Amino acid sequence: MATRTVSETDQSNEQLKFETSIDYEHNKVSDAESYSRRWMLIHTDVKYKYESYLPHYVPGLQPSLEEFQHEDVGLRADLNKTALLTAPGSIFEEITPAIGTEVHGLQLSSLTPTQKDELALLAAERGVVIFRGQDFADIGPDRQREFGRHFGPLHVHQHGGHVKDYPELLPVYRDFTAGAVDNEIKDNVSSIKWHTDMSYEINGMGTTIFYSLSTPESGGDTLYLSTTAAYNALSEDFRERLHGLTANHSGFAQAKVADHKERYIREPIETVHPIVRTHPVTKTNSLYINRLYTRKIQELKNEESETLLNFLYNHIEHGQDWHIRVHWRPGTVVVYDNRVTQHSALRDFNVKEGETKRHMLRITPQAERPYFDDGAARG
Ligand SMILES: O=C(O)CCC(=O)C(=O)O
Ligand SMILES: [Fe+2]
Repeated sequence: MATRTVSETDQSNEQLKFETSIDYEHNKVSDAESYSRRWMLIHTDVKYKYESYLPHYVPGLQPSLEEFQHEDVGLRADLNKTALLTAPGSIFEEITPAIGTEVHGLQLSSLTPTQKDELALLAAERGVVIFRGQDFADIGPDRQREFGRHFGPLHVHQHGGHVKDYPELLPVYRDFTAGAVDNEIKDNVSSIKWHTDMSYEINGMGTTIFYSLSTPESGGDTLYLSTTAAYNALSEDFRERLHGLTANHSGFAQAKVADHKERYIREPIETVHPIVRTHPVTKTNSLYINRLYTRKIQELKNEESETLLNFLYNHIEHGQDWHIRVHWRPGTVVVYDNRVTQHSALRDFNVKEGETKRHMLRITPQAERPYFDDGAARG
């Protein structure tokens, strides 16, 4: 719907009007089409409600991230998660046994610190928790950032745009100008890019918040999978063989895609992590390699590493038993634990000039440096 994401009342955004009419001029359309587009511009080109959340870029380099000790807030949670699960009016529904819980009747913005601790535990256990009907998108960037900070120090992307004055708030944005198919996927048969966020960093990413500001009429879902369930599906002998192996994860290819040096805020890095990692709260193991950032198993020769990694990628990505798909609606917020999941955007939506925006926001608390606990594996 053309008017779903714009405020009808605020006509003050001259800048946006100017930019849109420049695009229109460049497109050299027929008179009839031009008339209908002009009509559309008049009726839709008012200030976009979430304009202040559009990507903002700051030039210049910042120092590298330093490793830090992380104590997960999920460790403080009551194992029964009573405060969260018995909150008045709330409904929690499992999507599949392996992954995903959908929640209705509860506002994230009103959770107590105890309930947030329990949410961290729930996300660790279920991988993905989907909250519907949230006011979260409208509580303002200060409260959004504060919410994220409960779970850990917030990550700032190595080169991604951010909300102006809020480097910890990462917009994921596509419209007619930005394009539905970007450089990253233009030569691929599909838009699928399974990954764990920024697995090349030293400390891993933890209880992550991802929410919609503006959604396409159809498509633009996000796929999620459980790397814990994928690990558990392997035979015991095979799992044992993986224990203790490590692989390097690289941020260089991602940095290249951005190809605008002035956007960089940090130099890309490469880090070695265990390929099976233990979750500090649940003590469960999960596979920690992903096609986007993992490069080579350090203890193996090239061909051996390639064969094993390809087997594991295919196993993780094709086992529908541990996959779900989240359809975004206005008011949807997903809380997912990056330690036990992978996800992929779907860029399948049609982008109509002046109409479609897919505008998401991510807040990414960092967690512990990934580790493997052999004791936990045997237990
Ligand atoms: O747009 C999406 O659905 C996911 C984007 C994503 O993977 C990310 O922001 O890390
Ligand atoms: Fe991601």
